[in-house]
Amino acid sequence: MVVASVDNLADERSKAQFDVGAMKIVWAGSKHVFDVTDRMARIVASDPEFRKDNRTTLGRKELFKNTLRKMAHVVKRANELRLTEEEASKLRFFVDEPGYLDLHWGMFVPAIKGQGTEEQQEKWLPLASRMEIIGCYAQTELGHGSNVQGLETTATFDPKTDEFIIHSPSLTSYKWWPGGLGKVSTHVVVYARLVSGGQEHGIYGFIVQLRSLDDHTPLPGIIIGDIGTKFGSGAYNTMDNGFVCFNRVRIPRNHMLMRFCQVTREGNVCLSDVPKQMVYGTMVYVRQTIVSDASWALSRAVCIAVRYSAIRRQFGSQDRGIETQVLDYKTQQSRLFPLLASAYAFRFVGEWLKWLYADVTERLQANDFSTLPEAHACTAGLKSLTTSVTADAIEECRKLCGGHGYLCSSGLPELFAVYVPACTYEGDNVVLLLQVARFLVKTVSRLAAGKKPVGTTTYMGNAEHLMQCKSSASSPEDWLKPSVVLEAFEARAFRLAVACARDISKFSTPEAGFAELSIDLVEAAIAHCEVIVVSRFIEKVQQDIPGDGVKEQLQILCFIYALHLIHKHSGEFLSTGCITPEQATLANEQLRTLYGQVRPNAVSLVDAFNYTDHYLGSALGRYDGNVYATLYAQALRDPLNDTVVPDGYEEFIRPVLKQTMRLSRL
Ligand SMILES: CCCCCCCC/C=C\CCCCCCCCCCC/C=C/C(=O)SCCNC(=O)CCNC(=O)[C@H](O)C(C)(C)COP(=O)(O)OP(=O)(O)OC[C@H]1O[C@@H](n2cnc3c(N)ncnc32)[C@H](O)[C@@H]1OP(=O)(O)O
Ligand SMILES: Cc1cc2nc3c(=O)[nH]c(=O)nc-3n(C[C@H](O)[C@H](O)[C@H](O)COP(=O)(O)OP(=O)(O)OC[C@H]3O[C@@H](n4cnc5c(N)ncnc54)[C@H](O)[C@@H]3O)c2cc1C
Repeated sequence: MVVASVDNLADERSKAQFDVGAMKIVWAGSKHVFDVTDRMARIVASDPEFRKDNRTTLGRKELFKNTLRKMAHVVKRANELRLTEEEASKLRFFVDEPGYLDLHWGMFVPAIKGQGTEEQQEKWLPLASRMEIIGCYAQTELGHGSNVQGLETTATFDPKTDEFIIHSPSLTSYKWWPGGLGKVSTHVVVYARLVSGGQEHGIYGFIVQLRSLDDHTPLPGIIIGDIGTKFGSGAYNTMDNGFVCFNRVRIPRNHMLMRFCQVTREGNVCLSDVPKQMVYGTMVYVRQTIVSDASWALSRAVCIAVRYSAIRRQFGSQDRGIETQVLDYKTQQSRLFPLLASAYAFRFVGEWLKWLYADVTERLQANDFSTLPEAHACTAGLKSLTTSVTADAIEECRKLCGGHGYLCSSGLPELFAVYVPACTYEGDNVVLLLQVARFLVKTVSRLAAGKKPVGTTTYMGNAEHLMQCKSSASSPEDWLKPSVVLEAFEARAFRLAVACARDISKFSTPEAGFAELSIDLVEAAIAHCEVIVVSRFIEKVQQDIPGDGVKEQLQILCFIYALHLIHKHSGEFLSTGCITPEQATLANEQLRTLYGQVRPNAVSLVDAFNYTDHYLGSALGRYDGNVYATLYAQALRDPLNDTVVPDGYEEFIRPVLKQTMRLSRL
């Protein structure tokens, strides 16, 4: 059955004022990436092994086994099709459920590449890339996660046997959370306190074998398992996040990842002259990938909400005629279009961050560590900003879809449940923003000493102007001038950072000031991260962009992104004196105009994400708009509808009815 709603999307598509095909290439990053992504998405969508519409109805054991089957199928297909690394990771991505492959390829392998010596890489990487071993990354403990220097697990060197003894001295030192650890991994990179000659030497990574390669049983001294069911149905429960306790497990000395610190046969600890934070390198790498992924999750939710808002009609007709598409309501637009704009903003900042990460990596290889603090601040700050916004946005999209958004068949509840831990893993978002704040306060104090800021803090070099400037916006159109928008964002961020630095100096120690002012510091950090996102978006739309009308649409989205933030944080823009209340009103007026300009293009702007119906996994977001028939078909497939009279009728419904009948006769 195809209902009238289908016409709505065709109609919407006919209104587009830009070349959707060209926008698809911009979204993908290049024609090559588009082609690879499109091909891999279709392979997954057309393979029944990758079916995912039954996930929320499976019990934990079935669900987990189902994921094991899919992960094995990914490896099989990657080998059969002789996929490149780029193709294989896209294929795996579109399978769209957390699984041990992510930790193996995304953390175990990068940890060895980043922290292993050449010799260690030669030994371990071939085994890992042929998947003769499966690895994970165990840093977090039951009692310690954010504070890495507080980890309790010890790795004590025993010069008699030339081994390290890996030990969990307490319940709180059990490794707890690592993905892939609970049931699958054969090996792990464990982070532990290095102890040699009775002295502690800091936290380092050690490769430990967990399970037999013959029968998968845990090796002696290892107590291991899954940490239990997590939030939401389906969602992250496809992953075996695990615990492990090490009872004096012995590993050869050369299983310590020794790129930055070597322990000799005699137990001498030799530090190389690189910053000790290099041992945190895997986290920096993964944070950077998480920023890119944020735009995928956000755009997916927005795609569902935009398409459904074009289908859904409510009110607007007194005589039972055709009702108004909810997408036409300004309130719907004001909640939805900033999220659409944010998806594009995060896509571009994610691409830029990839570039920054590649640049830093090249410098580190040449022993230039000068850009490391900035790379840390950018990856930490943008990871925090983009994941927090995305998690909130998915929930907002659910509400934007009204009651049907709450159904699992909308795809939104599971998307939220699977995405929201991104605000916690790879660093709690508040903890990471405090790292950014620390970097900003340091940058501000160095200004006073005449040090020129570089990279993303270059704007702070314009200190005098940023402290005094008043916005020149005197009409709504002025808020379409990149220089006006950027100046407001930079002035707000700089003034907040300077106020923090000034106020901290009033305390007896910087640490006391930092602790007391941490709320303000987090706000200053967010403001700085928003400068990065806004300026990268502006830079992007100032480039040559091929395709009819594509650049114009991106400009509209860029200003929506910036102006909705001015509205959201108007308190800060006003209290720091960067803009006046009248200018805030003008910005809002411009924002309303921009919503009107996006409206006819909204469906095509989400079509440009090029998502298959399989990947979207949503009755509400289907490409053909056949929402109601799909909702009905999926309802009929629910296990509860397997029988007309439910299980439990005889035991629990009939006796209640009989009891009621007896009572009514009295
Ligand atoms: C045939 C094959 C086919 C197969 C095909 C498959 C293909 C591919 C499949 C998959 C692809 C891959 C997908 C990847 C996706 C990955 C999945 C992700 C899933 C999520 C898993 C989650 C994992 C985790 O969560 S791991 C644990 C993460 N833990 C944390 O993040 C802890 C957070 N805490 C910290 O980072 C630190 O403790 C801290 C930063 C908060 C504080 O550290 P501390 O040492 O105490 O430092 P502090 O005193 O504050 O600062 C000292 C100075 O150090 C600077 N600094 C801190 N951190 C860093 C850093 N990282 N880098 C550089 N510098 C740093 C800090 O700024 C200070 O500097 P200053 O100058 O002294 O001020
Ligand atoms: C789905 C998932 C997968 C994971 N996978 C892995 C993995 O593969 N490997 C691994 O090692 N770990 C993994 N983790 C663990 C994860 O990295 C940690 O949970 C994360 O780093 C947060 O640490 P925590 O749990 O100790 O939080 P806590 O630090 O205990 O946070 C609790 C609260 O305290 C606040 N807080 C903490 N410190 C400060 C501070 N200094 N100032 C202000 N507020 C503070 C936080 O903001 C938060 O609100 C995973 C976690 C999840 C949820």
